[in-house]
Amino acid sequence: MNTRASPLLNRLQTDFQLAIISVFGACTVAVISPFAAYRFLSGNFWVGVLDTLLVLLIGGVVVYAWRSGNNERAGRVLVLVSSVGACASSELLGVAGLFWMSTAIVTNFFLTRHRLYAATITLAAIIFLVVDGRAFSSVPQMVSFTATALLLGTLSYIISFRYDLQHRKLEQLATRDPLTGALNRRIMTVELQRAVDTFKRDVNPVSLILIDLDHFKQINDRHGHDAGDQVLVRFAHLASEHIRQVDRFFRFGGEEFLLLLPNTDWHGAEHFAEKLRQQMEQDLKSPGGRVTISIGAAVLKNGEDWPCWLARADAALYKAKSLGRNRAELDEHGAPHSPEFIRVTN
Ligand SMILES: Nc1nc2c(ncn2[C@@H]2O[C@H](COP(=O)(O)OP(=O)(O)OP(=O)(O)O)[C@@H](O)[C@H]2O)c(=O)[nH]1
Repeated sequence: MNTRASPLLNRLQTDFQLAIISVFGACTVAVISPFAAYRFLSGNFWVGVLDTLLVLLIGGVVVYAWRSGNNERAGRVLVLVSSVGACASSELLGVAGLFWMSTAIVTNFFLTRHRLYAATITLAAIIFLVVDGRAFSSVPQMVSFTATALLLGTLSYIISFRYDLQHRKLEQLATRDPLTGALNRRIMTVELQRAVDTFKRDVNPVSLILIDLDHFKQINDRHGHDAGDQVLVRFAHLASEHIRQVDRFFRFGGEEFLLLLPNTDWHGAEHFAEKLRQQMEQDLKSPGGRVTISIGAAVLKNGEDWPCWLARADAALYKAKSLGRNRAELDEHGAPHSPEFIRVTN
């Protein structure tokens, strides 16, 4: 297996917007580049310059999306670039340039999730061409263009809206645990890998918190499986209320859950784990009384892969269980007395 290619393919398969941006970039660069060469060779200097600029800009934005992960910003810039590019080529080439506008109208609604933004830019481009009028050789031609462009824009809007709706539903089904609504284990492995990759780039601390409900089997045995399910649902609800928007909450399996906390160091993880433990002790109940949780936490180390990171959180959880449950244990790495911490603070 090609180990260098698989992370790229993995990202393309799991990141829908990045895939659209990449396909758009690859296709437009492949199609416009020969045109740029042809324009220069046939003496059409300014159109050649415009095509070259478009190729460079589109290529640059695709690279930016891959490097930064900010697909939405990249998508919006591409909407702007392709709309302005289509207007400019219509001005320079007349009717022949107008054909590029159709491509821009359709792709605008798929490159960004903000359909209102796409609609505004598209409409502004159409209005500009009509008011300016230089691209058209007759009034009937201008009227036909306006009608077909508005029709194409409206249809693209509706199709992208329906597509987005279906995509969200499928994403929900594929990534969520149906009982608790927490993210499932399949997406967990993808996000842990992504967290490790991000850490290699920006080195902001990132923590894992592994949570296990104590004596959960007894709840099932004494009060039935449905009562056990209700406790899991309540736990997930309480935990979700206490996490930040950037945190990710997964059902690891059975009565075990995992929290991925970006920008969280050892102190942050310790504080959060203890707060969560206390809150569950106070608010989580089964028909038989209070339900407590045990927690194991670990901060990601330099050069570590996610299975090792998870194994350290698991070992800390095991320690919390063996020390009597209803407690939070943190792995040593990043702790105030650990060698790394002393090195950083000295
Ligand atoms: N109701 C319900 N029970 C589940 C679900 N998934 C796993 N379980 C049960 O969770 C129980 C887990 O039991 P154990 O692994 O022995 O753990 P425990 O009783 O919590 O004991 P400690 O973890 O050592 O405190 C098992 O009885 C599983 O059948 C679920 O979705 N719903």
